[in-house]
Amino acid sequence: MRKIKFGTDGWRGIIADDFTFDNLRIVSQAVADYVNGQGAGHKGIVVGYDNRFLSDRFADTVADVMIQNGIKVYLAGSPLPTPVTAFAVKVHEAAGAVMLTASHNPPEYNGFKFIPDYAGPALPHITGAIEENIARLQGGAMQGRWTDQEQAVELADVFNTRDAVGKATRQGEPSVAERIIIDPRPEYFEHLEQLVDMEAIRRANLEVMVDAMHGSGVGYLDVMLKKVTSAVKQCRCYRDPLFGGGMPEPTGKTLQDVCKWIQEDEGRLGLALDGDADRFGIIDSSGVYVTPNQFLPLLYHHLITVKGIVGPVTRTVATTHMLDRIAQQHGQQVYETAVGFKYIGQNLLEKGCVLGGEESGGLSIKGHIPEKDGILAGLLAAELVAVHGKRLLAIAEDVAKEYGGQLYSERLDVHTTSGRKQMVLEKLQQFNPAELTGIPVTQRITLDGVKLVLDSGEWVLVRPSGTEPLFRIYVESHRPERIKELSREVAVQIGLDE
Ligand SMILES: O=P(O)(O)OC[C@H]1O[C@H](O)[C@H](O)[C@@H](O)[C@@H]1O
Repeated sequence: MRKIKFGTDGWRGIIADDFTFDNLRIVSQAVADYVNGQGAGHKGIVVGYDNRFLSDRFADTVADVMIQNGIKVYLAGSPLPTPVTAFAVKVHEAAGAVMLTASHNPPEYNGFKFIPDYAGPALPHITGAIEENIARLQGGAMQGRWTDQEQAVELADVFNTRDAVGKATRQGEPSVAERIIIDPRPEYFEHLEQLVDMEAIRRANLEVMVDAMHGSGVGYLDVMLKKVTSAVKQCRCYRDPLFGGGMPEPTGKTLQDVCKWIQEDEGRLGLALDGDADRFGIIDSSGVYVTPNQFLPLLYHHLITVKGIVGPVTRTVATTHMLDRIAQQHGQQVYETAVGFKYIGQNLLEKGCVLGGEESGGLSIKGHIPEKDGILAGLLAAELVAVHGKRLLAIAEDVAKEYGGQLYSERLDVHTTSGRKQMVLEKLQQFNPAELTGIPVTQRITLDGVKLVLDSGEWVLVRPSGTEPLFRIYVESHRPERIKELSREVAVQIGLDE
């Protein structure tokens, strides 16, 4: 048995290799033990799933295990975006949710996210406790803590769950806990309508293309926009568990159809979602991809100056410092975190931040759940275009002028072998130069990997990805030609240059 671990955002695995029904029962049992251990079992658990191969069947299995453990289940009646599953936790005042999704990973993957009662991604102390339960179920005997017989009994309980519940349901006998089929969409729509100026979008009658990338965002962003504008075009808005042969990750490269439509038909905006609709992708009316690092400052500026929502901001170490400049000008604080929306969500809840965002395409705002939401992000992008009456990158130029000039940022993903990874990690620990390309280093931040801030305000960050077998090098500078220079220098110094 391979060790089951939660990464940056939940447990992910290849279907039928490590993501099997048996392993899923073990992980579900571990969550049930955690929830019951907290004395929260009576509140019930929401179970949601995306559009992937077998996701609905996996959800059914999770539901069976919960019910067998006396935990009521609010089971989604159809595929849900991750933020909607999280929102349903609030609606039902549940103990948490399980979301079956591998987000933007390739089609052969599936995954398991646990969302606690605060409706955001689980923090490490929670996933740590669940992992301990998993280890107990998976390997107690191997570590000599259990007898083989004790472990066999416990695992048999886990694996027999399905039959026990199946029989009870078939014979119409009441089970200890109920299974309630839910549709959180109406309440979720109502909630978003409070956060977004839908009236402004209606007045602008924007021509928008929505690309759901075959994910579980189908029927959300497109439907909400259709309520207020007659000019919504749909792209990849139907289920395909193979994602048309690609990966459901919205980037400049994967959104070419939207770019083409905008250029040929003079569309005003392209809005895309990843496989479970928690990430966003935006194309502006010139057919150019707007990076999250470009969009987040626009949104922060808009929240403060147009919507009057003033307060601190939170971003990951890998996200643009343009947010810092805006915060500074408005006398607000910036909370920097390690990569992972769980940390951003925590600051949204505990520090009163009005915006939390990250470079990889996640954001949420004050008044919403502390979970990244691509549907909300898309609607806010439409609001921005409608209210400012300009294309997004033109607004970005205005905003940059107001806050000290443009910043350019880039991320480089470098694949490694497992042997080389160790060597790079060791070099990274020692990576503490006094200068980079002749410019003094003024700050070394080690929240996640190593980030060096230079005297010029430029910065570089190197960290191992928590979701893919690679290192990420991030660079930000006020001069685009410096990006290559800086990333090359860093790659050479830590042995990632081959
Ligand atoms: O850079 P990685 O560790 O691969 O993480 C990339 C992203 O993974 C998941 O999607 C998390 O929810 C994000 O918060 C994170 O930014």
